[in-house]
Amino acid sequence: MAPARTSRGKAPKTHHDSGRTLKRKRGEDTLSSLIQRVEDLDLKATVKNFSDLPLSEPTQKGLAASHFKTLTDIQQRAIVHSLKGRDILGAAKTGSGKTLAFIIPVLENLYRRQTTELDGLGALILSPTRELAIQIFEVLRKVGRYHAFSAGLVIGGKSLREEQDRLGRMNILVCTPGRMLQHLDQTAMFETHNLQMLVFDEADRILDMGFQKTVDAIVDHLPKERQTMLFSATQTKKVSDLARLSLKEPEYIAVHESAASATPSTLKQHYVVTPLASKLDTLWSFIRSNLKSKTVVFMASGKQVRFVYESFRHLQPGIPLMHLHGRQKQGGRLDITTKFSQSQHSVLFATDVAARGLDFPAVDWVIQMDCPEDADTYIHRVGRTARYERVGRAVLFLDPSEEKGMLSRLEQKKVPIEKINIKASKQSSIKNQLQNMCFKDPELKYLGQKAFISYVKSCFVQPDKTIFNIKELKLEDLAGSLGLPGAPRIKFIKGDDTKERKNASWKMAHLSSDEDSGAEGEGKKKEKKDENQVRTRYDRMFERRNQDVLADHYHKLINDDGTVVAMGADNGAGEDADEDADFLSVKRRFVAGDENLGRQSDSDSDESVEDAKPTRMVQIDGQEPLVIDSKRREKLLKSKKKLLKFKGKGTKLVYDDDGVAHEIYEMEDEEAFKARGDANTQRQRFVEEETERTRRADIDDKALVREKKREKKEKRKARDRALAEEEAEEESGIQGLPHVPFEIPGSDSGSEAEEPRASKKPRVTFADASSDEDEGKSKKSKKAKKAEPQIETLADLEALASGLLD
Ligand SMILES: Nc1ncnc2c1ncn2[C@@H]1O[C@H](COP(=O)(O)OP(=O)(O)OP(=O)(O)O)[C@@H](O)[C@H]1O
Repeated sequence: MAPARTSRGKAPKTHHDSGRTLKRKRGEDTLSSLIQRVEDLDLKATVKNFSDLPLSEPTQKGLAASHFKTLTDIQQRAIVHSLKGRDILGAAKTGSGKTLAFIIPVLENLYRRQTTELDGLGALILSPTRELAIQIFEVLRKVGRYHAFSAGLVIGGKSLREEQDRLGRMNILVCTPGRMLQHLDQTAMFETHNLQMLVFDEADRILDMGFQKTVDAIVDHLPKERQTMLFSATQTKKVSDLARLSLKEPEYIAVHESAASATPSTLKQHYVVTPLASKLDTLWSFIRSNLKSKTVVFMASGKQVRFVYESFRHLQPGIPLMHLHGRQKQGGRLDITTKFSQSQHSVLFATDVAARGLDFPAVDWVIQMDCPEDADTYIHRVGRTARYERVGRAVLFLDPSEEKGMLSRLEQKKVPIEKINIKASKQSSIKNQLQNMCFKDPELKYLGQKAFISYVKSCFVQPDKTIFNIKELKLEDLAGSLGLPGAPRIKFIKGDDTKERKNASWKMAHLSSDEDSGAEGEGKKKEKKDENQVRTRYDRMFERRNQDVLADHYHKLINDDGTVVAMGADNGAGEDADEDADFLSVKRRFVAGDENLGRQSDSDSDESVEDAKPTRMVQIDGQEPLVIDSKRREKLLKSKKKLLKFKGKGTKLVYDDDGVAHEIYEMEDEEAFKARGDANTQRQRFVEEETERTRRADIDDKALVREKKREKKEKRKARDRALAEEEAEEESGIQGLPHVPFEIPGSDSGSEAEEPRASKKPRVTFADASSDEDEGKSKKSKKAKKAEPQIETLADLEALASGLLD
């Protein structure tokens, strides 16, 4: 029954209402005491348990429900500073709990500022890879499940529009830099003026060359007054980097700087010297003798990952194989990371997309089949094992030419590594099997060629030439070990023999006209020089350049990464195109009345004159005459729709004040044009002026939209405040009680939490369906739990991210 109205038209105070006021008052007291406790926090204090930190109740509950009790070293050192709002540069070994070291302060600082959905973005967490962003988001969901913030994951892979609609109402975003910048540039409703915290996970990677421009542009969009935190296992200290981010007197927390090693003490690290040509054999032998392990194998490129995965799958080692690289679709990548995380015994072949931050549980071995580009990458790769006090082992494969350079780099970075040898009895060769497979399966051979090229390319572009010396690598042997009949030719390797090689193909063409021109690089040349060598039909097959069956795959590979890689077979593709040109001979049309053409046809080929059918021409609206020389063209005349194609487009005219029609662009007087200066300068000036005009218009548009949005928000807030004040006035006669814009979960007194938010939509918190600890505590949380979907795929996760608001 609705309560009766008082003479002032307001509902009388009920017992229930005063309960709510009391609850709100308690909430305020708790908040101010929390703020006070943070202020009083001693920066030098060593806090052991989370329960001893001045953290809000929702965070404490989230931590307890996720079974986090004691702080790790980096958490002890970083959290106290960051709670007090200081900028942080945090470096700690892999697997030492850096994620929580920034997630807790993010939640707490927004909580103490009473951030609500209406405040928009409060914290931005940047991650270099999508996988890592997803993982961070998962931790945020787990620990923040009792908070009332809205949080989202922005990593691309779905339509910008869909994301745009929800972005404006997110308090915390976990994102990859590229996608974030796209939104900052293009989403007018997305405001950042309230941003309080900016976090970089794997900071050194985000700040390096690859992301530099994107990060600078993102930072330009953000308010200067904010808290910035950088975390990584290998941290940048470059003053220039810190200046770019406008860090203010950051607290540098390097947990492992004083330690004897930069890697976890529970990690055993070894290296084996194995020539390039034996790497695959060594890897195969390793996998065969560790069937009851969980292993990550790092390679230099996605193409190698694909080749090794496909070929090893054919060979059936007796353990599940998976592969992960940047070219896979987002959904597929997430499936693989989930599958690998859940598996007990398996091997994951991966590129460096998996090197940083990923927290796969219980990995026994990390194998680096290809030498990492530097010691930092080495540290991140091996960090996928021996995480959070667990043991783990790592093996690095080095070519003899890489040994000296790499070992000295590792020593400089305090990485303890020991040499081991492979037992001869355990080593087996798969070279013949690979050769057979490549022979039978041209697609695999093609993948092998691509893998070869991408590997050599990756060595070629490495800046550290003390480790990567391409001239020292035995490329012919490497090709053989992949099952290839010869080393694909790589144009970018410019050596002394470039001229010779160029001439060689010419010479060969003159020497042997019977052979096809499918020599696959050096290997072929050698063979051809050796006239006496017996050559089998297989040899010939491998030498053939134009294997049709490859064409399909070739196109897939080209589309796959958008680049055409120089190699023998590529030349073949080029030749295919030429051959195609012969197939597609153009039938010349003999048009009645076109004497020139007729004469030409006469002289060129008699056949074409004989073959010519009677033709006629149709003129359509001043267009080129349409030649009707076949039944199909005859038919075309009957279809107005089809004829439209030949009609051309209409011309737009503008009328001046005197009613005279003009074309939109009319040629001006040449003299006047010249008088204004050089054409190039004029063009440049025009482009600059237009760019500037568009830029200004864009800024104005965005500012206008933002202003409108802000006004709307302010109105909503004011309405809210008035409502709260009215309520308070009714209840206690005290005017102007401060509005508490968030739920304080766990504040006792009764089952019904206050609903202070302006939004009509119910706020869904981070509540986690998997948590059963609090079952039965409150009806509300039960409802939230019921509504929560099962998280299995990225789509589920993203649906949930949007669900936080809907
Ligand atoms: N206080 C803690 N108590 C127990 N486990 C923890 C604690 N903090 C973190 N962990 C666990 O330790 C593991 C590693 O944590 P996290 O992924 O944050 O490491 P990291 O330092 O970020 O590693 P990387 O440098 O590889 O990114 C995770 O499984 C996490 O759940």
